[in-house]
Amino acid sequence: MISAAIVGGTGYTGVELIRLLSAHPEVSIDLLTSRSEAGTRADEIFPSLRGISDIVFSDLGDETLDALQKCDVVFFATPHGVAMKQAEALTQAGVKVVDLAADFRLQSLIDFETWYQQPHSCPELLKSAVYGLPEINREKLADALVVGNPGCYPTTAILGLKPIIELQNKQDTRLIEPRIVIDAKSGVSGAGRQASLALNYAETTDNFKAYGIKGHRHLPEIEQGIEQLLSSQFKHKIRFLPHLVPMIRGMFSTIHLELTTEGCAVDWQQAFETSYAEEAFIDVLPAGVYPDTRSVRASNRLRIAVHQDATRGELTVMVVQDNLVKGAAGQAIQNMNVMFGLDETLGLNAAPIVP
Ligand SMILES: NC(=O)C1=CN([C@@H]2O[C@H](COP(=O)(O)OP(=O)(O)OC[C@H]3O[C@@H](n4cnc5c(N)ncnc54)[C@H](OP(=O)(O)O)[C@@H]3O)[C@@H](O)[C@H]2O)C=CC1
Ligand SMILES: CC(=O)N[C@@H](CCC(=O)OP(=O)(O)O)C(=O)O
Repeated sequence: MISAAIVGGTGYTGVELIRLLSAHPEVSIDLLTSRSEAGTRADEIFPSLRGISDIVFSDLGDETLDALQKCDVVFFATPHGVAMKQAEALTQAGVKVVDLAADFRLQSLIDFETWYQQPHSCPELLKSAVYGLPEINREKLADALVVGNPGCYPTTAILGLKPIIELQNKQDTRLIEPRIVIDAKSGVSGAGRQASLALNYAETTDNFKAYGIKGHRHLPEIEQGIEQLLSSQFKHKIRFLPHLVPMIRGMFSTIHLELTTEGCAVDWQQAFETSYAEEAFIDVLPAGVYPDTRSVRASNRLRIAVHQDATRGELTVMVVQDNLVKGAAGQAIQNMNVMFGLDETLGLNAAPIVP
């Protein structure tokens, strides 16, 4: 069995990790940390775990690191800036690290320090960290010691654009005009479990708003995904605009693209189906079928629809995922499966929940 620890088990991605890892046949959760709930059983805070897990939250203070070093893998389900303080000592002890926050996502230190407003405490380790998107980085993940699990919006944006950027590279021709508009919507759980005025019930229910209008920290991550991860030969100008919608889980990203003359000649439905034919978690919907967030709720699946209007030269890509699963905890486990040479789908095969 793989011995796993979760740092930050009282948050939404933390409890999602407990739920999913408890059903994983090759993993035992041996350590679960929380500073605020140390000594409490997890199923007292989350009755959903009754009969599933009897683990107790620990805050071992100065001894936490020693305890984490005894595990095979540590998941950090904590705010940005926590994992990077312990990752070096963990990897030196041979422990693998999957950070659900952004400490190991951006390769550019300037981008990290600008968008996350803190210095990076282990820039050397950052250089060897792998961006945790298995559908693109599977080979590198197999040898990774530290994985930066992607942000939820970038997962939808990068996977929604992958077939286009790859085909463009292959044909060595611009198939889309440089401007890409990503209009994305997230459920409120995307903002975490911490109480705040902006996230209280009366503010978020029966309401719908844009935010991050002047710039959001996921923009450089999406740009990095297109330029470095997908090695785009062509430059693009990305406009990314997130919205908060009155639902708990779920994310819907609509990507608006303008096709060049060469791009109009491509059968994009076919191109997407071919690109993702072998991917267990990516479902390209049949032509004329459009996704909804309910179709992926509580599952690690990401569903994509493609709408091509040759007369207008438009291509619209619609991507849905559960922000807490494929957008966070599920993807983290998918990464762990690859890092440990397991079947990538292990523990992640549950069907979505309807309604
Ligand atoms: N929610 C989502 O959809 C997604 C979230 N993420 C990222 O995953 C990470 C976790 O998110 P989420 O679960 O929503 O966050 P929450 O705010 O819900 O939970 C944060 C957790 O971290 C712990 N924590 C807070 N500060 C520290 C600290 N300084 N040291 C150790 N533990 C700490 C908290 O527990 P305690 O205070 O008890 O110690 C809590 O368990 C974040 O970085 C987030 O950006 C990524 C993708 C999607
Ligand atoms: C609805 C909502 O507030 N969402 C979060 C994104 C959550 C996430 O994936 O991002 P990080 O891990 O980069 O924080 C936000 O926009 O800040």
